Amino acid sequence: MKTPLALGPSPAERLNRARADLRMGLPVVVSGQLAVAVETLSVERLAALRGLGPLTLALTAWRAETLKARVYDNDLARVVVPEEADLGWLRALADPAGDLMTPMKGPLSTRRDGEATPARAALQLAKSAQLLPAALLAPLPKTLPEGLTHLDAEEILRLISAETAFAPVSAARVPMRAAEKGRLHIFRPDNGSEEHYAIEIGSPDRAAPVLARLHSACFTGDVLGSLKCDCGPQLDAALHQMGAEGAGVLLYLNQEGRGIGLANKMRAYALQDQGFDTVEANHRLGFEDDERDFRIGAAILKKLGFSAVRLLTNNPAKVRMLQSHGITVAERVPLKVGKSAHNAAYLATKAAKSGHLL
Ligand SMILES: Nc1nc2c(ncn2[C@@H]2O[C@H](COP(=O)(O)OP(=O)(O)OP(=O)(O)O)[C@@H](O)[C@H]2O)c(=O)[nH]1
Ligand SMILES: [Zn+2]
Repeated sequence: MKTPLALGPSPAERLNRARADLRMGLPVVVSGQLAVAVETLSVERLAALRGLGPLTLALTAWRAETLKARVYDNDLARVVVPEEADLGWLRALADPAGDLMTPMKGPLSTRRDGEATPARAALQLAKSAQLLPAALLAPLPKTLPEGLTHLDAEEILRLISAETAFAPVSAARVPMRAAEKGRLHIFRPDNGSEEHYAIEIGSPDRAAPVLARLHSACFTGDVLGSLKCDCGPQLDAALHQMGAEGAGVLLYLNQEGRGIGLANKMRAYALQDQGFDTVEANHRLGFEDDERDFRIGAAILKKLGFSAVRLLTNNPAKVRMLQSHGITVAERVPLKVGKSAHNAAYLATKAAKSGHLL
């Protein structure tokens, strides 16, 4: 018997809707609680949530550490929201921009009773929507408004950590200054998240290790020519080297700001202007220093028919990740270009804290 066509949204489709809901400031139902992202919460919605009962603010352990809030749930803290707390109070806890101006936000009391899983799922959802990792949780009203997205907390965690499958969408010839024989391929994920690109140069032999680069999007470096990082010159040099050798593949992965998105990266830059380094800035925002999903590169290389690479990188984590996901790294080819007075400290921090090879 044939299974009837499922017209309703699958869990993965509901997860993707939930991301859009949070970005609009709409609550989602997570395992019997309402969850909203603090970043997009309005005064009106907060007032409506207040009437429902006690509110809990979920923050990551990194953010909690800066705020000196006790962490009882390993990777996160559930802060009790006082009766009199307004939107300004919530925002100040979510966003480190004003930490140095107004350092005392506490004392904060955190919960150790009850279940942390819905809070953890709400935080992962906010991160995957590229919002600040801060979520407000409230009890469900007696009558739920129609149209809210419902998800199970365990399901959110499972889906977000699951490996994404990609399908080729379209491809065409794009001659470039660096390499005339270029072809751009677009890959679309099966779960409604970001598309990623592959630039194939020449006709690389699938049976031999291909000269390859996994480049993470950097609007400031790639497009604006920002001197704060080395991304623009790395992109250019990689394409030129592939052009000169006559073959190669560059994956352009839309994981801006090491996966935190451009808005959060600019928050991190603002913190760097206050004196924090690139890793500290991510932590103060509540993120890991690197939030990229390194499995994506391996999946797309395989789709293109490659199983072995000569990888242009200074980042040993990229080499390890490809190896552990079925791609042989026959050689690591260093890519040292674009050092400037503006990015010397940034590159030194990556070497000291993230294991990059100078
Ligand atoms: N969060 C954050 N992201 C940054 C900052 N500076 C650059 N980035 C991002 O860092 C990423 C750099 O990517 P890549 O150059 O591919 O990777 P890498 O880990 O430096 O490794 P290799 O360049 O291969 O040696 C891009 O997504 C940039 O947008 C920063 O200060 N904070
Ligand atoms: Zn950059």
